[in-house]
Amino acid sequence: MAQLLKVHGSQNQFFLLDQTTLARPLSDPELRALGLQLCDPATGILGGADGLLVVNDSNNPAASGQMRVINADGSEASMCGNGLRTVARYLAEKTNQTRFQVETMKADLTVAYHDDFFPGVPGYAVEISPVRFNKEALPFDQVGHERLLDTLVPEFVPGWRFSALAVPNPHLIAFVSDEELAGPVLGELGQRLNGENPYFADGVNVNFAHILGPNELFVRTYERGVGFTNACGTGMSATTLAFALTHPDQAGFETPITVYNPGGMVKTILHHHDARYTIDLIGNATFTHQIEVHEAALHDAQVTDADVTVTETGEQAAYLDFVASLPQVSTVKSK
Ligand SMILES: N[C@H](CCC[C@H](N)C(=O)O)C(=O)O
Repeated sequence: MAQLLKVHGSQNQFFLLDQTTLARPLSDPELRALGLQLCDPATGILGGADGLLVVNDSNNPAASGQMRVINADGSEASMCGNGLRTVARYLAEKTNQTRFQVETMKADLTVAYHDDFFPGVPGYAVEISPVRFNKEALPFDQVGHERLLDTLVPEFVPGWRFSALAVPNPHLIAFVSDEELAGPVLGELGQRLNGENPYFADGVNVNFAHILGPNELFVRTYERGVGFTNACGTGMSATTLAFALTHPDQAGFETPITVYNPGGMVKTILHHHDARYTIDLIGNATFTHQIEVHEAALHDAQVTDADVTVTETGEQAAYLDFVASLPQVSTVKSK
């Protein structure tokens, strides 16, 4: 039998598969097919998920493991901030380490155990980098700018300003009112820029942020390859950097920035050293279910209720107590 975990960061939910426990790792087409089947609420177990996190041995001796990210639509992403916190916890407990590196598509990233975010809610901190702004990194085109930083882009929404950052996955960010945050524009723009469009050839994660006060935001995200999620770790991270760069009177570096989201809350700390930006993303790493499954069902992308033995960890109750402890800061509700 093989094991899967159901996990979340800010209720951005994933299945986690440690391929080092398999007799034979899945091929890339099998991983994509499994991601599609498992994540779809219509075909997956436990209501599906936003993505599949795949843990492998690392190719780099400096890293304790490798994380790959398969979106719900089967596409592979270069990074996942909420997911990396759960992979960090998984590898920390597996290798008995509190600070180490995880190999991701574009970089080995430092991850570290963090005090509980709330009683019964394990906390982890992960490095989000590399950060790039140029249009080649995202890539976006047809809007006549080399980079977008609080830039008017009528092609997206007339009269609105946008910022674009790759961390390294691509994010488009707008600072909006609470009404606009809860309104239809985010979904419309997210669908438009992730379908056939002349602007973002590879799609883009779209983040709307409402400024609550100094170093305090509410962020809602329409994710590339998924749609609306309760939270997007790289999106919240990119948004806090755009916040500090475009509203320097309200947000700064080397100080915690609190980011509320429909699934809960995380904190980020921005760094700028040697002309490089890095972002620490700090938040929960919750494991909700342990799943025993026949390895063949993974290879066949046929994981059904009949094939699995599911054990609840009991951690979700503590996480919901954490959410209940948060101030009600927006009209946007979790999905
Ligand atoms: N949908 C993203 C990948 C998942 C990122 C998100 N779940 C996070 O926590 O960063 C993309 O295609 O770039």
